[in-house]
Amino acid sequence: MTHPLPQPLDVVARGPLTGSIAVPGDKSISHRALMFASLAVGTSRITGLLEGEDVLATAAAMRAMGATIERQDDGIWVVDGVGVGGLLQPATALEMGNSGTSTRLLMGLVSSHPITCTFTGDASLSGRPMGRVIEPLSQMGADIAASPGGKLPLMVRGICPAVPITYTLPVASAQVKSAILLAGLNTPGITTVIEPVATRDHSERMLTGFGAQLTVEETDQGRVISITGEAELTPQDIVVPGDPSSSAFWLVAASIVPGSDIVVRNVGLNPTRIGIVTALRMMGADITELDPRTVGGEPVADLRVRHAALTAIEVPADLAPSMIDEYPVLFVAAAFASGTTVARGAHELRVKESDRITTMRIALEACGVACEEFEDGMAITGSGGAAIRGGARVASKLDHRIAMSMVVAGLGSAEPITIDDISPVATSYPVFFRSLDALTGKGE
Ligand SMILES: O=C(O)C1=C[C@@H](OP(=O)(O)O)[C@@H](O)[C@H](O)C1
Ligand SMILES: C=C(OP(=O)(O)O)C(=O)O
Repeated sequence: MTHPLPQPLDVVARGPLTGSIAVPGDKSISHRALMFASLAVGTSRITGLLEGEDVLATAAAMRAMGATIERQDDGIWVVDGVGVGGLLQPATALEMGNSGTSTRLLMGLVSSHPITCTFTGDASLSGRPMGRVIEPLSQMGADIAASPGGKLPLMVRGICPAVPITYTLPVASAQVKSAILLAGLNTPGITTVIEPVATRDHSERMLTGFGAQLTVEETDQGRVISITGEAELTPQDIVVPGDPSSSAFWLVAASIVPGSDIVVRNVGLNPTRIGIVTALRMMGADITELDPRTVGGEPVADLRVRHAALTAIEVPADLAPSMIDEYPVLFVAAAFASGTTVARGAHELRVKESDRITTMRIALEACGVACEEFEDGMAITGSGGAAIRGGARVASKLDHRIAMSMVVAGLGSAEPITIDDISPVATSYPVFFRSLDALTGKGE
């Protein structure tokens, strides 16, 4: 999971994207499937699990805390859980790699168990704020010793019984919401999270599927989510739908490269995740949904995407929570649109795997795209559909979404773009380059 040497890559235009690929399992759902199955009593089976490094970090941590997790030859993951309250003291530190979701959700889980865990991560993760989960979990009684600034490495000393709380989220974050709900699983009484702005709801959907007593109420204050503690989870057979965040790279690539016409199969279309489809359609993207269906309790469809002339928009700030990981690739779409796209209200981008506003501004400017950085977003003046200049070396900053977004930019550049390190792509999309080859006629 550590990458001793950076892997640079030169990306050149490859012509139109054609054909069809299936997008791999959703990262958010994959993390949760492993965690909840590890807390059920009995055997769960997970089909379509994302086998990216972030999810494998979750699997390793759940094993270290007592769950039995195995991958069968047919690709199905089989999990024997320890039961809520049954997590064991791990023998060594939990190595979280690059994964914020693993770290924050597991900090929640550990907080209400009588165990002590040390969390470590790579240079990117060690720079990300954990105060947002330390605050509520400390209110529940966990004793958390963090590095300066509320960062990793940190140690969580859980408490049993923990104290149920009612907590209003100060930032729109599904990770903070989920950390509190997971702590609430083994806490007597009712733990309540109020989210003024709705964020991805996979925890709520899946905990309910595993048999937890969870209620969601829409109120004037926002969504009020309550979980009854000392829960018993029942093992499940889970099918993980494809990741809309991974599909976004193809939606943009096919939209900007003339002559493209592709089908991206198996795209999860949970309403809390599809801001990018809405934003691209506002820009004039040609995206049609084929064969809408339900997979694992989530709406799924295949998406046909054809090249289209994109027009700049003001990205509605209220789309931010439903497309928070897609801004880097949206900035690339904007670089090919006619006019100046303005995105604001996305301050959270500054605390992801990299500062995604500054990193993308520097990368796009190096490729000849005019950008203006704001505290909470960016303005990008596009090429009006023509190739951008490219011809630059850009830094991915240990950030998979930056690396993949700049690959997409390279597909529409006049001169090659060199990405200094594409190894982070393996955290969320290990078969990304295979799919790129398939869509550009190089065979899968
Ligand atoms: O709950 C999750 O699975 C995630 C929530 C989001 O983070 P925040 O909760 O920090 O917004 C998102 O950026 C991340 O990729 C996955
Ligand atoms: C922000 C992301 O993930 P995480 O917070 O889990 O590192 C992401 O995948 O874009």
